[in-house]
Amino acid sequence: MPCFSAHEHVLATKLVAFYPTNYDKGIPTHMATLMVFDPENGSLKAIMDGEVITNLRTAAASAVATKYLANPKSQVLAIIGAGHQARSHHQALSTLFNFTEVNIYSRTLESAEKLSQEIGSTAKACSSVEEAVKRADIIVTVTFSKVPVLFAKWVKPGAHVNAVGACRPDWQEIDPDLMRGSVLYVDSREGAMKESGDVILSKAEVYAEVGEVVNGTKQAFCEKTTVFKSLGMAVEDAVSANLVLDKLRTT
Ligand SMILES: NC(=O)C1=CN([C@@H]2O[C@H](COP(=O)(O)OP(=O)(O)OC[C@H]3O[C@@H](n4cnc5c(N)ncnc54)[C@H](OP(=O)(O)O)[C@@H]3O)[C@@H](O)[C@H]2O)C=CC1
Ligand SMILES: O=C([O-])C1=[NH+]CCC1
Repeated sequence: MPCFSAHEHVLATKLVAFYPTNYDKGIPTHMATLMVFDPENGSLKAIMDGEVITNLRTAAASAVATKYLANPKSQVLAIIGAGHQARSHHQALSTLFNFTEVNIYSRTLESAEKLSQEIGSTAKACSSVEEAVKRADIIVTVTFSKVPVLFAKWVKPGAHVNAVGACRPDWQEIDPDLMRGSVLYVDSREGAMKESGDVILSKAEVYAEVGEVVNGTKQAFCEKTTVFKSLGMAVEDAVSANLVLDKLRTT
């Protein structure tokens, strides 16, 4: 994932690959390395762990979407999936909302219980997606499922969904009825139309990129049911890498 941003004065690229079988070996399913170059002369400035940055910047992008698109009084969070992104999303969203309830569902109850214990007394491991999401104001789907796991009939009207998994054109995490019945936001329209099975297969109409909401050219319909379909963008990695280098310089 290469990126040059003249505005941020950064040139970087991330090599990222998905190894689903790593899961059973207890090592990350996403292997990523970030390389940062001097934009003036192309010389290598740094090689960084891309996994930590991927976890944090993906959750940060969802947090920005959630800040604009969720009910500001949201109290109940549901997380579907209990891996790396589940943890970083809980961390990022907790900086914006005081959750009184965090409901977690995962493929195995064991993973959901482990995350629930890490979070503490507000968290609960659930035995179905329906149980986890039915009271939720904000829902995060962070699984590697290839078929829908979250269905419209379980989602409270007005809830906000961050749909983070299913990053291939033939994979889905979200029920097509929910995709079509919500106001749909994406990180990149171009990326969503090429890479998101949730968007392509449901034929749901993209209303806006989150950036268009942030810059005020498109509306944030936070009283309606909203879906933010995230695929990840190279600029998120490049800007994050720059933040890491800035921090290094000043410490
Ligand atoms: N949009 C973006 O920018 C990015 C998206 N991603 C995507 O986010 C997703 C999560 O990534 P990450 O957290 O690193 O992955 P992990 O491998 O760390 O965790 C995945 C979790 O999903 C759970 N899971 C798998 N299938 C199901 C299912 N059918 N129902 C419920 N839970 C399920 C697993 O369950 P269990 O532990 O119970 O077995 C596991 O806890 C992936 O699809 C990944 O490609 C990743 C990086 C960036
Ligand atoms: O942006 C990213 O790094 C990824 N998106 C989907 C899997 C990894």
